[in-house]
Amino acid sequence: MILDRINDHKRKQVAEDKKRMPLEQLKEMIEDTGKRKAFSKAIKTGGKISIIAEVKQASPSRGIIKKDFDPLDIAAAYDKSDVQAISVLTETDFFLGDKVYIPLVKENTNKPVLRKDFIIDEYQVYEAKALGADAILLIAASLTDDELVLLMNTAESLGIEVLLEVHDAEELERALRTDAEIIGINNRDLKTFVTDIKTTERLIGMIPKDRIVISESGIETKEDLDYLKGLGVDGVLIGETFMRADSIEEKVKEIRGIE
Ligand SMILES: O=C(O)c1ccccc1NCC(=O)[C@H](O)[C@H](O)COP(=O)(O)O
Repeated sequence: MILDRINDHKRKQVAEDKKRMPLEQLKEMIEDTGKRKAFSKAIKTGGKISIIAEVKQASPSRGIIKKDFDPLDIAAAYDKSDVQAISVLTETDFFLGDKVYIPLVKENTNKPVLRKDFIIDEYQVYEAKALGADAILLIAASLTDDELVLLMNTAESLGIEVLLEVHDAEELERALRTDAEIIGINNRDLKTFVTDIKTTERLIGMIPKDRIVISESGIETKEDLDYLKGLGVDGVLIGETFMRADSIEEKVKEIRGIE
């Protein structure tokens, strides 16, 4: 499966990164901004559905999505739009992301930033903090229960929030045994790459109301947003739809149903 390939590659990369910059040295680069919970505060609107808008150049399922990719322009467009947070892909080889996009994006917006990567090692959580991320993605399918707890505790100790992603009922049960406040239901089948937003409908009933629910992947239209809001999701994570738009600002308005 693609996730195994990406994670194997990631393990090698992290081993190289640790040689280049040992954890102790990385820790010295971390500044405590004192800022806590910026991500969950931003996406818990108490009313309208929130949007986490993604900076995504390419993907394993689509190849290059955006040819004239400029993370600064994208961040500026998201900053002006009615989106509540920004997800930045930092995975280099399958998504053409880059770690430096996080500080670049943060220079162009005060909106909270999620580090979207394949996090399998504590080192990457410290790295996310050093880069200035407000939150990280953890993928239940990539981690054992013990690993999940370890990475969540590390994130909490650094004041970073976690979006814990699941794809099916079994992963969701595992996620609900943790105290993850933000649960992401990914609508993409990682074996076939097919997205089906009904995945959110199938799983959301299992999630207690005190958790924040984000529906991820394959969201394209105002109708999709209305349908997901009707299911009770708090927010959506959208990448490709914005990356393919001629104007991100207009696309956000269209999806929001604003004339
Ligand atoms: O996007 C992919 O092809 C992909 C393949 C394998 C693992 C993860 C993948 N995507 C990561 C994401 O979850 C999406 O970037 C995110 O949910 C936004 O999805 P979309 O709006 O469909 O770009």
